[in-house]
Amino acid sequence: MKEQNVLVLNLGSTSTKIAIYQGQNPLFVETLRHTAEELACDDPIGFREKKVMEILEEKGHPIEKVDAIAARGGLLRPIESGTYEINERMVEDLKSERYGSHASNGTGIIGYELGQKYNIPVYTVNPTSVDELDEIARVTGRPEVRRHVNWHALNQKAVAISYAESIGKKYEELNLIVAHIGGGTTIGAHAKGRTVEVNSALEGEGPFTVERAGRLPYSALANSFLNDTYDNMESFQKVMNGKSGAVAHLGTNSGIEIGKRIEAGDAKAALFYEAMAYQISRDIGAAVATLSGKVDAVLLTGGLAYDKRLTNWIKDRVDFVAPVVIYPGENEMEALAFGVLRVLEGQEKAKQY
Ligand SMILES: Nc1ncnc2c1ncn2[C@@H]1O[C@H](COP(=O)(O)OP(=O)(O)OP(=O)(O)O)[C@@H](O)[C@H]1O
Ligand SMILES: CCCC(=O)O
Repeated sequence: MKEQNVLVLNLGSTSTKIAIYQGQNPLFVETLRHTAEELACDDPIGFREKKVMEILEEKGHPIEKVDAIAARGGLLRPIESGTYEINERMVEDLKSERYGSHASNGTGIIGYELGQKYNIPVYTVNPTSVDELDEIARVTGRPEVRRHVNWHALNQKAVAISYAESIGKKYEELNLIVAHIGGGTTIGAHAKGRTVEVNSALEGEGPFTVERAGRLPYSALANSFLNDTYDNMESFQKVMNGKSGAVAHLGTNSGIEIGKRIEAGDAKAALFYEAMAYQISRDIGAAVATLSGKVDAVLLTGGLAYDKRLTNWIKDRVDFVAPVVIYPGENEMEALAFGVLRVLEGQEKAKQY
C-alpha cells in the first residue's frame, strides 16, 4: 500500500511549525519564527499560509502531493477526544473566536482553506477543547458557573500513550497524572484513558507559569476591576495569560534565562522558580485525590521539563506517589500526523464537529 503523505500544521503565538510525514516517517519538520511586527500585519493568517506554501515548494513537496492535512485545533465547544474532520461549522467557531482566542485557532483556518482549494481532507486531533471531565468536576460554588476546560490535550494524551506502550500496556489500562509544563501548564488526571480532571489553563485555573497568573485570590481580581485597572475582558486576559508569572516577576518568559540567573546567585529568581515547582507539585497532589490514590505513574512533559532543577524539585515532593517519568518538550507534530494516519488507514473513524 502506498504510504500516505500528511501535511502537519501547528501555529504557535510566535512560530509556525510545518512538517510532511510519509507514513510514520517525518520527511521534514520546519519551525518558522515570526517577529511581532510580521504578525501585526492586516492579515496574519494569510501571511502564515503564504509561508507554508513557500516552505512546501522549497522542500520539493508541493501541496498537490499531499493526501491529507493535520492541523492543530483551537478553542472549540467542549468535545470528546479523537480525530475530527475540520468542517465549515468548526471553522466558523475558530474564525469568530466564539470560544476564545488562541494561536492554534489559525491552524484550523489555514488547514481548511488549503483543503478547500486543493480538495484535500483536513483533520484535527485532540484539540485544546477536549473535555472528558467527570460530572462531579464541573460543579463550582456558583450555580451559574459550570467548569469546562482548555488544555494541552494533544501532547498530554500522546505522552500518556507513549508511556503505556513503553511498559507494554494500553493507555486505557492505566491511571496516570500528566503535567505539561510550558508557556502554559496543565495537569491532567487520566483514569483508564479518560482525562477526568485537568485545570483550564486560560481561565486562571492551576499553577502560575512563566507567562500566566494561574489561580489568584478573587478579591484581588475583583478589586482590580473596581479600580479600573482593566477596561475589558480582552485586556484582562492579555495580562493574566501573557504578561504574568515570570514575565511579571522577572521580566522574562524563558526557563533557560531563569536557570542562568539562579546560577549567578539571583535569590528572587530562585524563589520564584521553586514556588512554581511547589504549585505544580500541589496540583499533582490534587490529581492523586481525583484518582483515589491509585496512580501508576506521574509524567512530566513540556519545554520546562528539560530543566532538571525544576523537575528535581517536583520529584522531591511527589515521587512518593508513583514513579516520575520525564518526557521533555512536546511531540505535537508526530501526534497530529499519527492521529490522521490512524483515520487514513481505517483504524479509527474521524468524528464530526
Ligand atoms: N532546555 C531548557 N531548559 C530550561 N527551560 C527550557 C528549555 N527548553 C525550553 N525551555 C523553556 O520552556 C518554556 C517553553 O515551553 P514550551 O515550548 O512547552 O511552551 P510553548 O509551546 O510556548 O507553550 P505551551 O507549552 O503552553 O504550548 C520556555 O520558558 C523555555 O525557555
Ligand atoms: C489551551 C492550551 C493551553 C495553554 O495554552 O495554556
